Amino acid sequence: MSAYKDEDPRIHGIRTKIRVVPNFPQPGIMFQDITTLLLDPKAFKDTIDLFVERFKGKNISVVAGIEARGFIFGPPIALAIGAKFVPLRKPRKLPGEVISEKYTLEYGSDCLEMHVGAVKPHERALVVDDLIATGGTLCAAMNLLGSGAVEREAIVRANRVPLTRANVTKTNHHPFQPLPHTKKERKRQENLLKCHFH
Ligand SMILES: O=P(O)(O)OC[C@H]1O[C@H](OP(=O)(O)OP(=O)(O)O)[C@H](O)[C@@H]1O
Ligand SMILES: Nc1ncnc2[nH]cnc12
Repeated sequence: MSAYKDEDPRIHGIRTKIRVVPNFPQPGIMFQDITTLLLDPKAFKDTIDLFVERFKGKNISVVAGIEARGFIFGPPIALAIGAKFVPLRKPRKLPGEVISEKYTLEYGSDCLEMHVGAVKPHERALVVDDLIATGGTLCAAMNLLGSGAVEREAIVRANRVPLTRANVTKTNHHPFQPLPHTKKERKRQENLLKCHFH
């Protein structure tokens, strides 16, 4: 049963397939494991379909996937909305000229890189990853796309970590469109965005 009466029924199915592993990879972390979602073809397809329905026809020409789990959800969304796929990779994986962005994580720090020229000025990009925890990775992705002088468009999320004022603030003036969403969550998010942007 869906927790919200206005919620798309597919969202409940998706939620139940994400395994939560307490204290992994270290004490205090509630790890949201999407590998269990991938084992269920219907839930996996529903996840992709929800994102495609939301972003198709929105003039998005780039889907940027964040390594590693954005590489699972990003390509099927890109193909379905008719956009190119641009991998945002961990350091020293891309062979061409790159731009880099360092960031901090819930556990540790890391860096993302993108090939110079993969995204052209004025393209609209959708950033895809499996979840937002602190928002640090998303922020780095937005900065990479921004430094390529593209419009910053959106983020999707496929987990149940709540959107908090802290991670909205951390994403610093970037429009923020997570999924799954309900009317209640959308309202809360709009209010957070109003607080932050106006
Ligand atoms: O909001 P944040 O605090 O930045 O955390 C979210 C990021 O953390 C996870 O990736 P991780 O860095 O663990 O890499 P992996 O996908 O390669 O395991 C997740 O897939 C997001 O990319
Ligand atoms: N709580 C979490 N679950 C899964 N991956 C993560 N990456 C950072 N925080 C995470």
